[in-house]
Amino acid sequence: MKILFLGFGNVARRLAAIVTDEGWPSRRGTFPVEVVGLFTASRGSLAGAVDLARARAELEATGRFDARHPLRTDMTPLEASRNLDYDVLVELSPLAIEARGEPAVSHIASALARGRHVVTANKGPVAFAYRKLAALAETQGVRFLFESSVMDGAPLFNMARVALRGCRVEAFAGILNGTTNAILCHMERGGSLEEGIAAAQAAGIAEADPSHDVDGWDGAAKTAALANVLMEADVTPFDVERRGIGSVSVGEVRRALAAGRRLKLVCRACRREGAIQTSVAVEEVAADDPFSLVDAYGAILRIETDLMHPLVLTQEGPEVMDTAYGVLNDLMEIAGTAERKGEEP
Ligand SMILES: NC(=O)C1=CN([C@@H]2O[C@H](COP(=O)(O)OP(=O)(O)OC[C@H]3O[C@@H](n4cnc5c(N)ncnc54)[C@H](OP(=O)(O)O)[C@@H]3O)[C@@H](O)[C@H]2O)C=CC1
Ligand SMILES: N[C@@H](CC=O)C(=O)O
Repeated sequence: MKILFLGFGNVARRLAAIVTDEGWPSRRGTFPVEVVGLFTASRGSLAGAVDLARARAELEATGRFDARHPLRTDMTPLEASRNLDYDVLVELSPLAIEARGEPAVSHIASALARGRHVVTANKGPVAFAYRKLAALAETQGVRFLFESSVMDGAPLFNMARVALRGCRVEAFAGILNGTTNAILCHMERGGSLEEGIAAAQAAGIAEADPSHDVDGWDGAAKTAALANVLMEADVTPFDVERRGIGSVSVGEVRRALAAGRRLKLVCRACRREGAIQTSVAVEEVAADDPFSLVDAYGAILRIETDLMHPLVLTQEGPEVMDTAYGVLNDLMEIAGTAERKGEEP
């Protein structure tokens, strides 16, 4: 499988660590990986037959690709998506709110328009342009997969696609932003918002711009992405009613805790009178509510459908590895589909 990476940060480098590990070829469902390009915004980019393990080591050691690296290129990511020879675009650039998911949306669209598969963990394109990108993928007969964009690789979209066929999702509620959940837990212990942000940055979980976590934009993007994919909505993060945790004080968090309750940032969507209403807001959760058990970077999603009783998917303490695995699972899905059709990926 020839892969073009757009973005080589926390998630991409963890994925690189998995597929270059000596145990990789013996794992079930594996496939040979060839990397034809690695693009970053400010640390240099490579095009050609990239040695993934060496590229990762170089970036981790020096923070950039050496200007004399033989594969260094001045090509832009858009030019790469249009011109390089690859099977799958792995798009792992940061969430862009003000730019409405761009430039990732254009990079993905250009790959799909060329008949190339796309895998992303970036929720921006799903939140801002799901209908357009899914339609393009369908027309071109390729896959647009994004399992890691919500709940860090937990099999959420896979579950909905495979195991909820024919059900209509009527509503969902979830704790979907790990950074704010960990910050609220830290504040329960008397810590500050700033310390919580620093810890999430050190763990590689915070967004490149952590105000996107704190102000609820990441939650709004995940809410829009889920509503678009699971409920056939056509909303963007700007349509989601949103209140982040920026104005929540340690006193408020601790008062709730003393009363046996916890403050949580909850993402919601529901069908009401033909429309889909979406919100992200801080809620007080009772001690016997499963949402109250979600600690640190954990997540939970409760889905209501018309044919099944509510389902609850929980995830304990995901790390960047979980997100990298979700991307890998999408790649395996593409490799498996190609194998079943007797084609190269
Ligand atoms: N980290 C996590 O736990 C999770 C992350 N995600 C999502 O996955 C994506 C990647 O996350 P993560 O790896 O942590 O992010 P990082 O911020 O660590 O890395 C982002 C990478 O994208 C590069 N980049 C920025 N702009 C562009 C561009 N226009 N074209 C090509 N590359 C670009 C950056 O380059 P440079 O370093 O030069 O700026 C960097 O290499 C994000 O969308 C995030 O929301 C989803 C679930 C969990
Ligand atoms: N910043 C996000 C990372 C995953 O999407 C979070 O904190 O959940």
